Amino acid sequence: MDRIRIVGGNHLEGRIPISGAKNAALPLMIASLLTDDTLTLENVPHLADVEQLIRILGNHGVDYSVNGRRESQHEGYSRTINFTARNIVDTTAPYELVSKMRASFWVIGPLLARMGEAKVSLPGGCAIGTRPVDLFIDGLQALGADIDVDSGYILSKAKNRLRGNRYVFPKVSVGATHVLMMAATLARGETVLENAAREPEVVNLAECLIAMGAKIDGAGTSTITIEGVDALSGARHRVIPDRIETGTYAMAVAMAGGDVLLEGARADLLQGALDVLAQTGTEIIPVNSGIRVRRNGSGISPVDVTTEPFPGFPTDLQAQFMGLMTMAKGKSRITETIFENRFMHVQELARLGAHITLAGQTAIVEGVSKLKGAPVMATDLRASVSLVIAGLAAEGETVVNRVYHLDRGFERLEEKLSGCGATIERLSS
Ligand SMILES: CC(=O)N[C@H]1[C@@H](OP(=O)(O)OP(=O)(O)OC[C@H]2O[C@@H](n3ccc(=O)[nH]c3=O)[C@H](O)[C@@H]2O)O[C@H](CO)[C@@H](O)[C@@H]1O
Ligand SMILES: C=C(OP(=O)(O)O)C(=O)O
Repeated sequence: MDRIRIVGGNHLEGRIPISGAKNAALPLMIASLLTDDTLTLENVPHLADVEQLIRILGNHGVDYSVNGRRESQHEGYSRTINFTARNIVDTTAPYELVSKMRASFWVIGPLLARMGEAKVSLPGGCAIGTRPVDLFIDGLQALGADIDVDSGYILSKAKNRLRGNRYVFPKVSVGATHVLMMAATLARGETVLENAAREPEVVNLAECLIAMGAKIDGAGTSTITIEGVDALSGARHRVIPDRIETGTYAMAVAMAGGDVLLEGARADLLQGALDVLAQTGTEIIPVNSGIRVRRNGSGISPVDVTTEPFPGFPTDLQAQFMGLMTMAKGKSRITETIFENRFMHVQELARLGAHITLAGQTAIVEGVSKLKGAPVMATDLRASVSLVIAGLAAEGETVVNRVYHLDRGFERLEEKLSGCGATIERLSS
């Protein structure tokens, strides 16, 4: 299994190109199931999760070609991919495929809306909490679906097409908002989703669906209105830059020190997190080509954060921010409100010399003046990258095991960081 070896202590100087967002690309790819025309997506990142979803969509009969050619091992930065679901050959998404990632469960919405049935295994994804699917079931039932749960599968049927309805999410859910919005585009009549997720990835999906002929208002606010149509067509649409990758590299610069241009990054996608970073003493300078991040000399000020749905501080940056706070000049409190088990990085950061105590859903971080490299291992994607960031600032060698987590969500991580002066390499074994 591959590992990442880092020798810490170098400042980061240069440019890092920001890739297309994993969490936007995945629902956009799934939207291709809603039409028999071709959906062309630009700026799709080359990631393990994208490759896995290509396999899942292929099982339903979706054909794809990369930049005009059909190939699965294209070694490039973010790509343009055509997806064509001319014939849906199978409405079952099996356990072997769906158990590997959360987003694959979302095929349930388009399959049910277009084919009137779907049998989808309960999903997998990062082990950061129980991650139930009750909101998907409630919401699809509100649109008239019959749903049974049997042997680990959700069996759903909509005999005479889904029917528009009002649905109030009891809790904000990104995935359930994606699914109900996609399903409602082909339902009969109007659907109103209240307390919907406002994340930029929801807006990116809505814009794509609108380009495909859907009638959607209000995406990006907590009330989304969808007027169902009889059919959707193909479209060409661009995946937004990855705000979590942007925030991660910004925190790496804040921690290691230096001056880096995050090329293609959009500050409006993560203003809450950038404001917090500025409070730590990091300079954040939006420029035409992206965001410049700089920290020279001055120490890191401690800042308390609480994770929240957008536009609050994202849970997907919590682990990285904790990494940064381990070297702050003083004490900070980091409270996780989205997932009940998203502190798996705490014990690994401790191996590098961090002082962190847990009190329920809050981590109290006592900053130390230096970290020391060590072998570490994480059990999820963002936790893994928090260890990479900490390793860049630590003295000596850090080896991060279980790199497959990083490959799910960070395109060419080692290349991007070594291009800015970091000593980082992949060890294949
Ligand atoms: C592929 C993708 O885009 N993943 C992101 C997505 O995950 P995902 O869409 O899975 O996260 P949700 O927004 O649905 O989860 C938010 C909270 O709602 C709960 N919940 C969700 C659905 C449900 O039916 N019942 C229920 O209780 C979850 O357990 C969690 O506590 O949004 C999360 C929150 O920003 C991010 O951390 C993930 O990176
Ligand atoms: C939690 C994440 O992914 P997933 O929802 O696919 O597990 C993530 O992207 O940080």
